[in-house]
Amino acid sequence: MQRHAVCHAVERQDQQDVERHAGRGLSEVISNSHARSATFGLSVTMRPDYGVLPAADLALKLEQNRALFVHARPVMETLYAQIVNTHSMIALTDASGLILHSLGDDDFLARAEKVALRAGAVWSEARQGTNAIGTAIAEREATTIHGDQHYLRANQFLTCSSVPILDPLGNLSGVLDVTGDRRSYHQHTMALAKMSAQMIENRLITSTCTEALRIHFHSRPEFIGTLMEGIAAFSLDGRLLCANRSAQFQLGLALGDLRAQTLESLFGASVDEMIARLAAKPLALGLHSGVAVFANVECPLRAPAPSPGMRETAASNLRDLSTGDPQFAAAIERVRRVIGKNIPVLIGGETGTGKDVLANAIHRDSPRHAGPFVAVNCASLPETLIEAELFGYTEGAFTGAAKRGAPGKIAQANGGTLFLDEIGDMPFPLQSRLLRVLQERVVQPLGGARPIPVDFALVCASNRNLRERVEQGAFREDLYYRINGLVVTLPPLRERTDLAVVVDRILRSERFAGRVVGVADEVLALFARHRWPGNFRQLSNVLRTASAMLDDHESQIRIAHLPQDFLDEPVPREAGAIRGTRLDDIAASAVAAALEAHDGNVSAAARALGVSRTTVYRKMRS
Ligand SMILES: Nc1ncnc2c1ncn2[C@@H]1O[C@H](COP(=O)(O)OP(=O)(O)OP(=O)(O)O)[C@@H](O)[C@H]1O
Repeated sequence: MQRHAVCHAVERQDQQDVERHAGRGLSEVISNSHARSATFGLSVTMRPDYGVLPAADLALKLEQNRALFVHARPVMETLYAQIVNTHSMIALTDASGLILHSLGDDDFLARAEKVALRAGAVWSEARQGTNAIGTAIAEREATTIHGDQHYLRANQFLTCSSVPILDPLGNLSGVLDVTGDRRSYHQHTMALAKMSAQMIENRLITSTCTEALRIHFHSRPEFIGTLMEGIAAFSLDGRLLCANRSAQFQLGLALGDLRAQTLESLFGASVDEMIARLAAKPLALGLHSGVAVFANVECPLRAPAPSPGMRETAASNLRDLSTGDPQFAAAIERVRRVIGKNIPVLIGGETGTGKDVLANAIHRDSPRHAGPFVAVNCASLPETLIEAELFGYTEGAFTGAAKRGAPGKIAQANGGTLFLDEIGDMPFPLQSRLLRVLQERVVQPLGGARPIPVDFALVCASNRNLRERVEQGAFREDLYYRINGLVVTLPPLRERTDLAVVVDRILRSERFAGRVVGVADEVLALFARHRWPGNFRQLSNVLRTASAMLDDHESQIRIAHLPQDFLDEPVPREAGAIRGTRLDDIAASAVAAALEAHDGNVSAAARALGVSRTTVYRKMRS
């Protein structure tokens, strides 16, 4: 009896909280959503659909929502730090309500797991009835759904606050959700979720409009650089590309109306005038409404060129590189553990497996990331040049030397990372000089100048077996032990289980056809059986050439688009021969072999082939 009364008191309190914080019109939102839930054929007492997407399909979805995921994850971690130990969790979904990523308190995650509130589950209204994620998507509004406002009884122990995340064009990109036990409802949760969603949107804008002229503005200069700042991006001919929520508010126009405006009509200055004043920070400007604002103007295309010695780096960090292959993910995890600990990393792997890309990512994630990344390919330089290139030389050190001498790559890497690619090809006499640099941390330029102290992180790569080179007497054993603090070997493409994700990512990032295209299932099946001697480099080339073969109206690469030399090359991956020569036969054969190798387990076979389960089922039926 007493327990009953307590429960009622909690529920009353819950209800009051919700009414107080969710604002007017809530009952209408809920009743509309309940009506929709009923039309989806759901009933209050039914057991919800707890199915989750298989890991390979989820990895593909993550890849498709990569920008959202990459920018949301750090924000989610910051948000989590605010709500830790409140029996709650944070979830990020795509525009359909599919949970891409979640994090939270262990105790609550365990309870949430029971109602499939976890990555791979879909929380649309159609699947779960009224719930904050699904209802926020349906209403395109920040939504709190509390306790028994959930349509399904199974979900009524939850309180959820969800905020839609819009992409720079104003389209729904996903939802950020904070869910907890309904007894732990807190009035600040929605405010925190809204701020976090805004942070993600701002990050999406700044990362998308990298080549645009961007204006960060506010009527109070101290608010520039904070969440309150307006961000508006313009093409270099002055057209508005996108504007964040604060910019829309300050400019007094919705995104659709802003698109008809130009830099000049909104800020009273042309692109050239803005660029001429790039250095003024903050810059005083007048809005079209007459309101005075302060602005920081950025125009990366007009920014100074990077300093020499600093190589162009691929814009990836370690997290970005991992796309679902367990072997590769394990290698990345091991690398992550030694980063910043003065342990040299030696990357092995066949040509084109991404050793250079990984070395770049290691640098980007290291505490020395603000320093230079200096790469030297030991195989591409003649022995006579590599010594000068690496160690530097003084004025007049040898005939033909530049008048003033040069510092050398090792000295240039000071404070950053030195990447010695193809180290197995380093000429033997130079190996002992390199060893001395690594031991003594000073470099002596040719020509006898004073030794220069150097401090850098060392990453080496080789596609040769260095152990064998040591045994053959071609590589110094002492140097070998000096450089192999951590050895990671990148898997060849033919062994990777995330081929579909990799292909999707390349097509999205490269836009070879001038737009994003896809790959037909039979092509993926063929890819899955290919040996890929050139690994990523070869895959990129094949996709580039195939994309060029597409007609304007075609959006999928089919076998007919693949380059002939690639089709001539196929070597079956597994021992089992391909049965038949028709493409369908080849695909069916690949599926049959994968099923056989995985004891008929469709999910495992789909993962191995890098295709969806549906594809495997289709091929089984055909
Ligand atoms: N994960 C990846 N996804 C897509 N493309 C990639 C990936 N990793 C590498 N690449 C691309 O593949 C090509 C080869 O990569 P990289 O130069 O890093 O390989 P490598 O192992 O160093 O090759 P090599 O031994 O021949 O020097 C590059 O164009 C790179 O951008």
